[in-house]
Amino acid sequence: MITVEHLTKRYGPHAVVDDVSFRCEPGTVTGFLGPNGAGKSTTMRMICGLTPPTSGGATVAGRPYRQLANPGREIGVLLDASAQHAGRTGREALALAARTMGVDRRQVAAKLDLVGLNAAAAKRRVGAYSLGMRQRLGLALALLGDPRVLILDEPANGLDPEGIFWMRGVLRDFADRGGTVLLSSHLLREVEAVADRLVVIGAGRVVAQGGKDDLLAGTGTLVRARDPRALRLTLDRAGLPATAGTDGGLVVRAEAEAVGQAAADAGLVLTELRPAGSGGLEQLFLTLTAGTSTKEAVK
Ligand SMILES: Nc1ncnc2c1ncn2[C@@H]1O[C@H](COP(=O)(O)OP(=O)(O)OP(=O)(O)O)[C@@H](O)[C@H]1O
Repeated sequence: MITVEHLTKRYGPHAVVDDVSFRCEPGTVTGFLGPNGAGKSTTMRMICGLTPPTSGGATVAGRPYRQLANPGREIGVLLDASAQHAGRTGREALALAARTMGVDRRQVAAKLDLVGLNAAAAKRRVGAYSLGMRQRLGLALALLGDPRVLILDEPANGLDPEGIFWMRGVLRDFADRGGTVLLSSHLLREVEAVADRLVVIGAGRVVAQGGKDDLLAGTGTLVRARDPRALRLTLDRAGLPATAGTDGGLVVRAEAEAVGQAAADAGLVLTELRPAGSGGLEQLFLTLTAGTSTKEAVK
């Protein structure tokens, strides 16, 4: 179980994480989504005690991370696959972590095997690893203490398609055995395939959270008209702001009836009117985070 309550982080006057609250339950994979700079990594770092919050707090298995006596036994963390000591071999990195955590040394070979790093790879220095190999090693380290909770920041980054498919199986299996997973990723199809719940943030604030199926079912209405400009004007005037859909239509956060009525009142001919949820997670993401994308250059 992960509990995040009113977590806030300010750098100067700027709140990069702003009053964020959510829970991740045992037996579930929670997808943590947001545009670049939305505050996902900062939130995860605060949960793991690496960045002190300005206010609010987080617990893992009922306690703040820093109060866990042997954190690696409770929570497996993969925040930056490249943070490993480049001069150690993969096996050495795991052996050292096993000693620190008091884990049986035989687990080193077991976890190397689990993440698909063969004997030759395990003997190579981490500095010579590809990003995908580092991710596999990072996951082996996260799983080494057989924790009940996993926090993973972009774990599929750098993995090949087979690796992404494999990672999905590992995470699903972990959750199905009662584990709790918090997973950030920009690979929306992957998140859609593996997550049970979603937390979406934009500009540091939660813009939506809940069951994946519920969120996908309630993403508003996709509408298309013979005269798209007139449709947008009409929707604006009716107080139904629309965002551009991926397929050229407009997505409106309102019921189909309200959208249809506004169009009818303006005498517009609609060519499509349907729930936007069928556009999948990508459409949901674009709708929810429209206007919150962070442009680093203007900060
Ligand atoms: N130490 C810091 N000092 C100042 N600003 C910071 C610091 N760490 C992060 N930020 C800012 O906080 C914001 C959120 O960053 P964060 O890395 O949490 O976003 P993210 O959602 O993980 O983005 P991405 O998807 O690009 O990884 C960014 O604007 C970033 O520049």
